[in-house]
Amino acid sequence: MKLTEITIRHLQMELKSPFSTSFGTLKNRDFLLLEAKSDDGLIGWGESVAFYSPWYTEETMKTNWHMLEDFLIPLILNKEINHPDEVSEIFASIRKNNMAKAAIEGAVWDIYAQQTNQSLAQALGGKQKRIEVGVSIGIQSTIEELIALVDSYVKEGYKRMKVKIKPGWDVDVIRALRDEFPDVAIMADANSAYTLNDIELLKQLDEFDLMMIEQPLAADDIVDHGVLQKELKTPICLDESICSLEDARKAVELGSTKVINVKIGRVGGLTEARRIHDYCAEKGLPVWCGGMLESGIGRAHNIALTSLPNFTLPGDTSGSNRYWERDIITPEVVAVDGMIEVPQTVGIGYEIDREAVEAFTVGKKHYR
Ligand SMILES: O=C(O)CCC(=O)C1=CC=C[C@@H](O)[C@@H]1C(=O)O
Ligand SMILES: [Mg+2]
Repeated sequence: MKLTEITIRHLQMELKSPFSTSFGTLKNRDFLLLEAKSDDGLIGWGESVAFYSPWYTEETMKTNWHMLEDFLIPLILNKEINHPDEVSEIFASIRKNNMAKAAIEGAVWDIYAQQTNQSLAQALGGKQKRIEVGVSIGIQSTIEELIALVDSYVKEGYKRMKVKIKPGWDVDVIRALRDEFPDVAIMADANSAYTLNDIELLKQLDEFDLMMIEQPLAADDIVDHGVLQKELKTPICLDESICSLEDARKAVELGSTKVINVKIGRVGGLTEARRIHDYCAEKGLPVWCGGMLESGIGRAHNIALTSLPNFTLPGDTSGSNRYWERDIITPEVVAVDGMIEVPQTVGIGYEIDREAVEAFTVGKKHYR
């Protein structure tokens, strides 16, 4: 296939409720959608998960647009692509900028699935027909509010509760949750809010039988996490630190992580995400699919990826209705009792609601 046309859109969608982490609060989700057309007339969609501000990683919506327009699109337009795995080779001369790369690669995987008459999940080799999902819950104003939220998600059947922690909102919060929900699967995500000076505090979390603690230390660290893991019973899960298979290999060899949160955008696309999945399966480490407050298109890609066999822990891809009044796909993603059906129809398995896409578009540009 060849990509003959690409459209980039800046979408802005209001979150149903603001999302707070150790680094800030998000009310609106600004992101890029990429629509690619192939020489045989098929259309594939990709989503860049970069945020408006560089608080999760260094990439932003605008740096992604710059990378796409000035470097990535010129490299790929009208280039013969036999398989989506070749996209990362075409982009090999460009360092990092993984979320920008993943947006194009996702659209290529979508077109490839259509060309080969398979669902995206099947094209990736995924076999699971239903996937287990949990929720990621931001920092709340009070512990009571957090407990009420967790209670509602437990009642909806979500399979695990991930709660954000930061200094001052950690041990007491987790203790209160554990007291209230003795049998619920709970994990904590620190988004790099601690250092090795906090070892004694982090050790206190061992008491609460957490499934794991996600990214307690620096976003670019894989060494200190190994030091910390030796002191903790609770498994460490790396998120921000893992941007490639090589990062995963080094972290695993150093004993810095026992679980990996795989995010398609953070690692540069579905091909690299699958490689990390395969490597972890070989090493006996479970993986799960992280979320980036995606629209339905990113969500569909996450669901397809999660159908691979070593995604054995519930992911962050909960139903569309947790985030949006109206999503940009039909049907929307629905979680029933913490399970999502993996679409078996050709491509991503959801229709694009073009009217909704237009309604949320605040800027766009065509490339050919
Ligand atoms: O519900 C989701 O999509 C997951 C949200 C979530 O936990 C995260 C989204 C974006 C950045 C981070 O704060 C974070 C994470 O670290 O996993
Ligand atoms: Mg995280």
